[in-house]
Amino acid sequence: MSFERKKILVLGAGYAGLQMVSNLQKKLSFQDADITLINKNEYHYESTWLHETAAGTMEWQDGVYPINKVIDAQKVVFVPAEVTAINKDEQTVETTHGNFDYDILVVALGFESETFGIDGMADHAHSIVNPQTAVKAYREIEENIANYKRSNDQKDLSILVGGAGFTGIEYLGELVESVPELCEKYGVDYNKVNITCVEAAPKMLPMFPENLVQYAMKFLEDRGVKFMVNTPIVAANEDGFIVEVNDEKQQLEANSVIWTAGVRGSKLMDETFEGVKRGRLVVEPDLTAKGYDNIYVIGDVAAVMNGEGENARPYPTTAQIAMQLGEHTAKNIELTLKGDKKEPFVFSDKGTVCSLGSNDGIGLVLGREIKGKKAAFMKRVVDTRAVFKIGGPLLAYSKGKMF
Ligand SMILES: Cc1cc2nc3c(=O)[nH]c(=O)nc-3n(C[C@H](O)[C@H](O)[C@H](O)COP(=O)(O)OP(=O)(O)OC[C@H]3O[C@@H](n4cnc5c(N)ncnc54)[C@H](O)[C@@H]3O)c2cc1C
Repeated sequence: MSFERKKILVLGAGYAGLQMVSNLQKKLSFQDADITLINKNEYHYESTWLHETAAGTMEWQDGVYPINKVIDAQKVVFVPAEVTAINKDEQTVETTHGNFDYDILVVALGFESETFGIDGMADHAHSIVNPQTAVKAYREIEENIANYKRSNDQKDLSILVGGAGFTGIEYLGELVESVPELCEKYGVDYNKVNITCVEAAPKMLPMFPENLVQYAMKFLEDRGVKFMVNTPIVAANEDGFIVEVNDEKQQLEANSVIWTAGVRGSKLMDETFEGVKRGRLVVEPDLTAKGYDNIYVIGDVAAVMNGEGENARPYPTTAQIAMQLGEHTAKNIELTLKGDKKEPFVFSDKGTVCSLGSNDGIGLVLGREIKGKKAAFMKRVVDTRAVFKIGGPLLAYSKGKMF
């Protein structure tokens, strides 16, 4: 390939950004482009495994790997830094490690916690959005259970989980595995523990058919989880959640409080683009920002529309689509550099698997329903595949969940 050497700047090394770089470095030679990747940490973390760290069933180090391990240093410069501003008209990016200019920009800055303005939630509940927050959430649970012998305070044995969405259910699945072990470690009777999940919507896990939802609920209820559905949380405070039941406010008490019910795209999106909703920008079919055909926006900061006109709805933001967006962007950048036309993105939905701890789960895979051990096995395949697709067989062997 021979063309003018362009500066390609990639922001964020999550599933979208790192998949994009991993593919692009295979397509281009050193002479073709000057690729720079900027990410807050020196490591990539598997966001889809964070609930395990937050429940104590996985050490945070097991869910991360150094970014340098997957990039080709001959072709890509990696800069560990925090992006602080994107100046799209000047074609520059400001970071804690200096400013960078670009010809082509890929924004893949991922998700943050969203508390929907619920009073006190950001201050009084833990969120699960990166390895640090996940470790903090687990430490709180462990410290409270350890403290019970001294305090004899039921609040130390009460855990409140806000949200029965995908993350909430996967988290509860891990908790019912780890909390009995913690109880044993600190000499506490597990029957005294209250794990309560509060959900505003009448139905959990809307992406799954009712029989699979019932299976997941029964699995968790059999292990001591209490569900309060149709119950909006109106505030969080030092005692737990305030919820609304039959138009009356009620205080739910707990010393361990975790919020799993909302994420949004990076706040930098609101500062950079117009028309951004909850940190997500509606992108063009080729994944660029409207009016800026040299800026790609991918992963959880993108609203990729499914359908056309009034019926168009954004696809849910997931690791699965983030990786496909990364692959597609690498392809479109290669086409652009060759002087060819970019192609529109088409999502290929492989299905969804929701784990219930390490040995159970529910899933819809290629249109087929699965549950139990089969789903747990499929989840390990999906998790390992994600590592393999970005880092290849050696990384999948050392970090994946199949070996
Ligand atoms: C507990 C949990 C379980 C999940 N389970 C699933 C699942 O089973 N299946 C599924 O498909 N999806 C799942 N998801 C959703 C999935 O994790 C996200 O959709 C996915 O991580 C989005 O990928 P991304 O690359 O856009 O962003 P991210 O993974 O958030 O990566 C963004 C990267 O950018 C970096 N960054 C952010 N801001 C800055 C900045 N200012 N400067 C520099 N770097 C920055 C971050 O450190 C990070 O490395 C789950 C999410 C959670 C929280």
